[in-house]
Amino acid sequence: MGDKKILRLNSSGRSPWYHADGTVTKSYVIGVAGGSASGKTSVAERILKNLNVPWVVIVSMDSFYNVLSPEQSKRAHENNFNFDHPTSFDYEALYETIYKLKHGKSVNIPIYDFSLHARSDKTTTIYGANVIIFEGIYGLYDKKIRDLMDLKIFVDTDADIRLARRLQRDIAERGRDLEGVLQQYTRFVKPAFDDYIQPTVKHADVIIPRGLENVVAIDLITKHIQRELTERNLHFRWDLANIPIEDGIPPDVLVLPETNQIKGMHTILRDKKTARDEFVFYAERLSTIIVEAAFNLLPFENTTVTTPVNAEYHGMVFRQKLCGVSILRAGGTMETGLRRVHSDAVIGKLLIQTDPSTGEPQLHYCKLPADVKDHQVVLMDATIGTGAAALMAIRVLLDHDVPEENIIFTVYLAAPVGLNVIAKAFPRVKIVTSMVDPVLSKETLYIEPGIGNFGDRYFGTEDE
Ligand SMILES: Nc1ncnc2c1ncn2[C@@H]1O[C@H](COP(=O)(O)OP(=O)(O)O)[C@@H](O)[C@H]1O
Ligand SMILES: O=c1ccn([C@@H]2O[C@H](COP(=O)(O)O)[C@@H](O)[C@H]2O)c(=O)[nH]1
Repeated sequence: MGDKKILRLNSSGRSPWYHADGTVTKSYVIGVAGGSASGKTSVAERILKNLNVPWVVIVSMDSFYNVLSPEQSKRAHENNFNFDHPTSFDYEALYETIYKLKHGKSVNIPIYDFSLHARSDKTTTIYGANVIIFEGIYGLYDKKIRDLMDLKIFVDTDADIRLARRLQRDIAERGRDLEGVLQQYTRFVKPAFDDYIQPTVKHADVIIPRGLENVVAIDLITKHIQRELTERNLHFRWDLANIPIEDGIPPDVLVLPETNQIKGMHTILRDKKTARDEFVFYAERLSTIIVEAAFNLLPFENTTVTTPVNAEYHGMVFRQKLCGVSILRAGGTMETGLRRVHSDAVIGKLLIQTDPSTGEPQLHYCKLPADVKDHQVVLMDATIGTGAAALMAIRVLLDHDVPEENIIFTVYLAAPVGLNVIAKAFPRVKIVTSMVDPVLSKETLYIEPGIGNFGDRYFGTEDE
């Protein structure tokens, strides 16, 4: 009870938030400050609703209250602890969180429970916000945090209205009684507002008198943000044709030797007459070989074991954590191969689809293990054509702090253009493919001679 929910809107896919060279576009950060119950959260929610863009988030400063000692906690339950003094917050943690979010990183945010005066043991993970609204009574207090903001707002609501709303809210939602709220208000809330919070108004770019009721101010702010977002080109249009790239295969790409076996499997997989069960069998056989080759690039350690005849054998062992990440759907076809090679790999998923109206890849879903950064990652897809989906998938892993050199990208088939796009943006990512086809059609963006829609052929969802 009494915890503020972190609002996220991810209603549609996320367009690229990075440039073709792999570097990220910084998110737009809005700070909203004002007295308690002035309407900060309500204004923030309304701005996001009016903006109507996906992948936005509201982060509340409440999540960053300092952790209380047992003695402080006892006082808090007696309404005798000063939560309104500027020293009540952990500004370092706050700065780090907003900084990481602004730079596209994934963060874990504590959830605060006002009825317990403590962080709950749950956190919420936020990843991928194009617009971040950060709200709190001291939202504009800390200079380092202010410097991360693109727009600073102060919500200025009369003291009597704030008190009336606070009474109603704290009794209804935060487990308080009338006497307690009034005691806390006169002892701490009002003096802190007058002494510390009100003076931060001088840092605001915009002051909103009356909060949510001020439709005109909210409308002007929304339009300003929309203009800024357009200028920053957040709706990044994918245009690989403009990137100068070489035709050859980058030196660090591992292409499997063209043995009769590999060629034979490709012959079956590329033949449009191949039936589905045969397609699945050979896809899984080939994926096993590709993942085996990828495994050769992983860091193994020396080890010694004793054989059944009590002799020593000096061998090698892979001791690190391994995570397979499949780019859905087609990347899922490699999971069987991965499990055959390393049965206890954890599996993450990314759903990346092409927006038919813009031709851009869009991120729709991302599920990775919380500690993915500690894993060697085998990123799996069926093909690399333009490299657009691959670039997005690698960017997602880097945003989750996976080191670039710990990523191996595995595919059945690639076109030189895509290989070069990836190598240029992320030169330390290793790529393993079983074959390279020379042509990527400029009209259809299909690889030629190609292999068709691998996902549809594998999962049996081809059109008649
Ligand atoms: N313009 C308004 N009219 C009526 N109630 C409002 C208005 N703005 C906010 N409230 C209510 O007042 C309370 C405090 O608002 P909130 O936005 O949570 O303030 P803050 O985030 O500044 O503490 C909430 O219960 C909210 O629903
Ligand atoms: O444990 C707590 C923590 C904070 N408070 C009060 O909350 C407000 C800040 O939240 P708003 O949503 O901005 O009103 C602050 O004035 C503290 O007094 C609390 O009572 N208990």
